[in-house]
Amino acid sequence: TGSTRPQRLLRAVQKKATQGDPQSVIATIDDFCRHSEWAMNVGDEKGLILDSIVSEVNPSTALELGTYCGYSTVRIARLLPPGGRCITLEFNPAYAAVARQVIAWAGIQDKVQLVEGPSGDLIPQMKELFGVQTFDFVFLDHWKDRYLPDAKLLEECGLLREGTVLLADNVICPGTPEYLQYVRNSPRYESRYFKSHLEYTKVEDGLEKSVFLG
Ligand SMILES: O=C(NCCCOCn1ccc2cnccc21)c1cc(-c2ccc(F)cc2)cc(O)c1O
Ligand SMILES: [Mg+2]
Repeated sequence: TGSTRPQRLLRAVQKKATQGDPQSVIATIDDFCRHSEWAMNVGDEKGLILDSIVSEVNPSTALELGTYCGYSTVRIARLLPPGGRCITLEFNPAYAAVARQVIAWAGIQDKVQLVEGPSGDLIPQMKELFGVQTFDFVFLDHWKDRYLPDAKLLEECGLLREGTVLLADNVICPGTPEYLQYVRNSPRYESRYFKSHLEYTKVEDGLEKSVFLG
């Protein structure tokens, strides 16, 4: 019964990162994934694009679909304005357990609500469970075939407002063709592609930023 990759990533954070310092947690994970074991964090290159868009939106309420080890949760939450919060959904309890400890090590747990379960069940409960009216920012980074149904579900549940920004990871690799086709052709979105690379590799990937027009 050895350790898992997320557990080894957490061990590296607790050994090398400064407690309460989100930037050192981010740097430690990037170093671990680049030099020890690849892992499916959004990474440093796409992370800078994520940072710039989160800073531009300056969200009071952010939603992340796909926590994994909490790397992008920390990137988002460290940039939130005072009183801002990030709700992050994770399907895999083992990933969620690691993410809670990574988020706590970074010292930004007060800005984050990590919820375990499938997005299809949890999104319709956002208003009643968390008192959410609408989201200012949504980061899609979960099952790639759930991006489109969940974007539509967010619309149907009235969780998007005029100007809400959806940012989708992995639109090239592994790829989300149906989602891309939808946001790029729907009159209800203004969409733009940010070319980059799959985390810690030279393989092409990118982020799609889509503004909901109401
Ligand atoms: O698969 C990926 N992410 C998703 C994880 C499961 O998410 C499941 N999940 C998380 C909340 C949640 C809520 N409801 C349902 C499912 C829900 C993912 C994969 C790769 C990748 C690229 C190339 C490869 F050769 C191998 C892997 C890269 C990425 O950046 C990714 O994000
Ligand atoms: Mg991803």
